[in-house]
Amino acid sequence: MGYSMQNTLLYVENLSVAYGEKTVIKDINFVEKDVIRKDNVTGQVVAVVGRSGRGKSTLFRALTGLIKPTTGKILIADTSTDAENDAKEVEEGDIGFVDQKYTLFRNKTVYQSLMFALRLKENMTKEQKHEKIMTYLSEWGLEKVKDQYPCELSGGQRQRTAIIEQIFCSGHYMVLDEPFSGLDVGNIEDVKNAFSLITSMHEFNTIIYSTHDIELAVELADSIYVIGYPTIDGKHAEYGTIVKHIDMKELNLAWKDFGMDHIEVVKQIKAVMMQS
Ligand SMILES: Nc1ncnc2c1ncn2[C@@H]1O[C@H](COP(=O)(O)OP(=O)(O)OP(=O)(O)O)[C@@H](O)[C@H]1O
Repeated sequence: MGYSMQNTLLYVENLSVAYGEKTVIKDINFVEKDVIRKDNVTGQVVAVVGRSGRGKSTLFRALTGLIKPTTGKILIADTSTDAENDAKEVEEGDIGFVDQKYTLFRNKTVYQSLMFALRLKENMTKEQKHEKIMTYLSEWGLEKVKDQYPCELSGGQRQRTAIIEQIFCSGHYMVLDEPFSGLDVGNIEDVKNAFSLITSMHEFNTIIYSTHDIELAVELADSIYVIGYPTIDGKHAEYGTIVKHIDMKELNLAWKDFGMDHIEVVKQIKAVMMQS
């Protein structure tokens, strides 16, 4: 394949997506590697920011295999084998996707939805599935609503159910489209806790999320991509691409409390966004 996947979790090359004649994103290239943090299990947290309509959701639909790219390829680590270099082209179902509406089955309770998400786990008994669901419900503060239907849940509860569902049915990767929008301060804390629960569970666990809250990108992510319209020959092109990448690990700002240096990065990102 011409690229060594060693320690690579996600490899995106020359990705473009068009709807009909209209190219929405183009020339998207990036690599996310597993960065080992001594004495810590550290999954990766990747934020995608950019002004409205620049193509964040479109990128996510391509990453999760929901739409077929016009050009390019997306590889993820093939964790079904032990070999370090194994990669596979992403297919629908490999990467969990929690969309902006946290879509759930209308006629299933929280418990029933989670049981359904585990339906293909043939190596688990019904009792083991029950145990697993009850553990998650307790860890994620959903025990009390376990027998309620989606219409009886708050936005935050619906979202957490959708996240657990995706953890149950996909592998190590999870894409979340604007997981913080429309949540109150308490629910925002819940999602932050959910992020740390996910990343502390497994070294390969990778969260990719979009947000319009740049502070929440800088606070939580260890890698940040800004999607915007590039300027070519002095003119704005009408497709989204990566206009800036900030590696918070390289800047020595990842996994640290939000401070003055983080505020500086927020300013930089906002300046880039204003121009793209
Ligand atoms: N199914 C579709 N068919 C045609 N055009 C689409 C489709 N989905 C999105 N678009 C267009 O693609 C562009 C990018 O949309 P996308 O939803 O990916 O942007 P975004 O960055 O996620 O925006 P926002 O921050 O507002 O959610 C927009 O111009 C949008 O109108």
